[in-house]
Amino acid sequence: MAATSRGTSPVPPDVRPRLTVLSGPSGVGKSTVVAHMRSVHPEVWLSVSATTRKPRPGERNGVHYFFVDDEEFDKLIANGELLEWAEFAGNRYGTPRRAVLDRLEAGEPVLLEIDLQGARLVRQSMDDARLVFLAPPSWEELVRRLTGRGTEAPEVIERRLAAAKIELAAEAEFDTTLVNTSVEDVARELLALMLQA
Ligand SMILES: Nc1ncnc2c1ncn2[C@@H]1O[C@H](COP(=O)(O)OP(=O)(O)OP(=O)(O)O)[C@@H](O)[C@H]1O
Ligand SMILES: Nc1nc2c(ncn2[C@@H]2O[C@H](COP(=O)(O)O)[C@@H](O)[C@H]2O)c(=O)[nH]1
Repeated sequence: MAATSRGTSPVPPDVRPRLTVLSGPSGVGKSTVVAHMRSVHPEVWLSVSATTRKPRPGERNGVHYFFVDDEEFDKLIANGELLEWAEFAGNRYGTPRRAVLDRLEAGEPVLLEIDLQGARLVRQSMDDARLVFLAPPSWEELVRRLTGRGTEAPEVIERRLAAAKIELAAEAEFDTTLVNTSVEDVARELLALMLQA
């Protein structure tokens, strides 16, 4: 699998970069926050996941996800190529292992944007990972964002909202919570967390 962009590291010389996991309910704004952070700091490396989900309009293979079919996903699992994987709302998603380990070995901070199940698996296998929970300002606002995005059918929105209830109940498992009221503020706070020792 191809790597994504690299550039000048934002990491001060005395900081040991580590893995940061960003999780939170579907529609809370994880991708929006990360996209904003990377528009200001394009050098921040984000893992590109593999998924069996079909691309949404505008999503590009190798950029937003590696879009694979069930058979290819099975092979990634069987070959041990995934650091973690999970089934979420009817599709499978997984983090390619090699690219993440290469970046960490190179001393670069690494960001994963994954669901609760994946965050738990990362916690088990990488005990110095920092787990960040992105929370909505309210349940009503979460529903508004997920529905307003207009990318999912009503029954898929229902599945994602059911998962959201479970994810919100797990907030205490995370090291830090950021409330996504302002994309700019949260992106700044997330970058600061990524660069903390
Ligand atoms: N702070 C915010 N204020 C208002 N709207 C927001 C904010 N952050 C994100 N949004 C909007 O909420 C919607 C969902 O955002 P986004 O797709 O980034 O969520 P996500 O957490 O990545 O979802 P998923 O887990 O389903 O991929 C988008 O339409 C986005 O523009
Ligand atoms: N466990 C994993 N979860 C992942 C991964 N990549 C994305 N995700 C999460 O899946 C849901 C749905 O994403 P969507 O793009 O279909 O809206 C969301 O919570 C993502 O964070 C992964 O590699 N592993």
